[in-house]
Amino acid sequence: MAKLQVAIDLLTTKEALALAAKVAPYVDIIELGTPLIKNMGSAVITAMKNAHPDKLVFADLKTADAGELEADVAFTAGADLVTVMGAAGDATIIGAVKAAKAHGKGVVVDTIGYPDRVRRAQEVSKLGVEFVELHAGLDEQWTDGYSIQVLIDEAARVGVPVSVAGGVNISNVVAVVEAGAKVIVAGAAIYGAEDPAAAAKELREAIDAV
Ligand SMILES: O=C([C@H](O)CO)[C@H](O)[C@H](O)COP(=O)(O)O
Repeated sequence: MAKLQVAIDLLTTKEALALAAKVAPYVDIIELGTPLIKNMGSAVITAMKNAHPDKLVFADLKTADAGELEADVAFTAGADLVTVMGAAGDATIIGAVKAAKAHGKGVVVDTIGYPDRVRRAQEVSKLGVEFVELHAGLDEQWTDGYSIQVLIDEAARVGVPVSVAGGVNISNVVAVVEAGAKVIVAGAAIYGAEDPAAAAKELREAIDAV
């Protein structure tokens, strides 16, 4: 069954903990967004893991260099999963995987901005990563003509374990699951909703019904 990951793109630990408390019953993975980690530092990772020891805490570091060092910082703080950029060199990904193995944790490669996400996903999946994120970031989503259909099509043909992130919501989540994504990432559809718990519950139920 596909997992649901809430992406928390809020800016303070207080807001992030408040949101996580509302949606935790419906999600498997709690993602601390890159802007949140940049604003609050690794302390937000520790605070979230302490509050939700039963959830996977995903630190969206988007590491581009010093893979082992950055991953080690996040794992030591309590992260279960960290991201490394697909655009980074293989050595950076391999370094992060080394840190993950030392901590018994995992690495996710984020393909944001990469011209051929499918090819890079297939390449890096041989490096010991947990899964690859087929990702259209917020800026790409706000570009004229963007459609999540491109990620859905990629997920259907990639042939390696992937998550999909880039505007997942209740109207497209079933298509994302049916395309074969193992992890469904939803940010604005949850934290931007009037009732985040209800939005997360609705996504969870839609995923489980596929
Ligand atoms: O990773 C993300 C982005 O780079 C900002 O940190 C988002 O969390 C990811 O795109 C999911 O968010 P939504 O697209 O709003 O669902």
